[in-house]
Amino acid sequence: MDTFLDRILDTKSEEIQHLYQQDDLLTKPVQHSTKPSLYESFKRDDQLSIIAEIKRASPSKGDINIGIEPPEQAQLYEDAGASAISVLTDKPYFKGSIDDLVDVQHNVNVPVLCKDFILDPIQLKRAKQAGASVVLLIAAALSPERLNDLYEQATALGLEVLLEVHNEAELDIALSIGATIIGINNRDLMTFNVDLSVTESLIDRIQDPDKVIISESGFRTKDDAERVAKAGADGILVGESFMKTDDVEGALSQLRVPTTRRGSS
Ligand SMILES: O=C(O)c1ccccc1NCC(=O)[C@H](O)[C@H](O)COP(=O)(O)O
Repeated sequence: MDTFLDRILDTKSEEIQHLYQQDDLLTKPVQHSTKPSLYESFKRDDQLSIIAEIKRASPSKGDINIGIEPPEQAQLYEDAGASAISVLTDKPYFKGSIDDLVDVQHNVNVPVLCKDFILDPIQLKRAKQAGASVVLLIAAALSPERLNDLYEQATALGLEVLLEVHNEAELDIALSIGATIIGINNRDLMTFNVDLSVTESLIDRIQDPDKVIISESGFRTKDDAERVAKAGADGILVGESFMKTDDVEGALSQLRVPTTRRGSS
């Protein structure tokens, strides 16, 4: 039986065909990003770095905050201390758009992540042209060969890659590719179940202290943040709880807990 992720990926394949019909995507030169490196800024931080997400809606929750103005929300995030902004650019399932990313990256100075289901190099080019400095690659959505190929093409375009995993097999692939920024998604993309223990159990397999590890999904409270910081995460990615609050600064600052360097006791 098809999972929801399979449905999303089918829709993406159709979208990719349309992208190949856009002349400007194929011919326009890519822009040089002026944003700082996500890897460097997360490594320097001794508190949990936060990627704050623009997320209007989602497959698991339906509408979350439909009326949001992405550039204003991103500015609020940056002012509150977010170290990077994630923009969901998928339209059918998350009600986002690539124009949201264009607007956001004009308004902030921190790295901007293009959060989409990237299956093809043309999506990397579109993200770069829109002004993204980081792209998401999801191990569950790609064969290991395709993942490696897209990883290399993204890097060649000057994009940083957040390589997302959810289980040991995917993590081993990410490590064999040499990914430097690894996202551990606490949300199972097949069932939508969210469990922070996914981060706690996978992080022990990452021995290299030079990796940046980002725990994704399901963060609401200071206790949640402390749990993954204690496990050794460098950062967290937060969407829904920031999109629903009237107090972005309070919600964000309570999650900026001290990190625990991996390898120290
Ligand atoms: O959020 C979903 O329902 C979802 C469903 C299928 C694929 C991906 C999905 N979310 C993408 C994300 O990874 C989250 O937007 C991100 O980690 C933030 O999560 P949260 O703080 O729980 O909104």
